[in-house]
Amino acid sequence: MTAKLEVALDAITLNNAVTLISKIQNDIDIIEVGTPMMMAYGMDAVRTFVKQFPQLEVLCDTKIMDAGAYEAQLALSAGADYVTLLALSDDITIKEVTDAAHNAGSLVMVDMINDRDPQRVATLQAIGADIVAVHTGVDAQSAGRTPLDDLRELRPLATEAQVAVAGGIKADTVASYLVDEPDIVIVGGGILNAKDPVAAAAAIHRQIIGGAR
Ligand SMILES: O=C([C@H](O)CO)[C@H](O)[C@H](O)COP(=O)(O)O
Repeated sequence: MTAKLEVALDAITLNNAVTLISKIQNDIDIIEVGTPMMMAYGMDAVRTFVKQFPQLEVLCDTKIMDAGAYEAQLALSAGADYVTLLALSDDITIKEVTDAAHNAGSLVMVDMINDRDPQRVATLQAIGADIVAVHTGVDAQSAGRTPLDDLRELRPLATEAQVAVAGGIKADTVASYLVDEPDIVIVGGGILNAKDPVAAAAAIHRQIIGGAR
């Protein structure tokens, strides 16, 4: 199966993001309204992408930690195909968000940022989480960390859930991640901050297609 490419729209204006997506839409599968963009524009950002790019999926990186059903519903009502929450959340919250997403015909991605406990993957799967995301945050990246070892360790444990990977992935490093066959590759700065974002998206997409399993 070919991995999906998700572009994370974090530090970019909504107008510039729409322009960028219109140029790279054939190279991506999922538009991520990044947490910073959600803070800046709220659910209008989700509505904008759902309306303007109906052929692509939209993920809202809500990073929910509590008040699961209520917060998930905000993004789901705006049309998000995926919502995210933190693996560190209470199991009750994980269940609430999962149920809310499934009732809306959407999926839930659980972000393992700062939580590498392998036992957690089994619990998340038992609750019904659709996707487990291995993630090295932007701040941790500045200390030289990458999600590569976490992906290698957690990939075999995800027997039911899909696996996503995020954290500083770029055109010249994506190949090393594809070895472990993630279902979703998430790229933010590797496209947005590239000298040529359109070329970077195309280069990453080419490698994903080339590495299809
Ligand atoms: O989720 C993210 C981060 O926590 C900021 O909200 C990023 O979208 C994610 O890390 C992908 O971005 P890059 O690491 O720049 O590829």
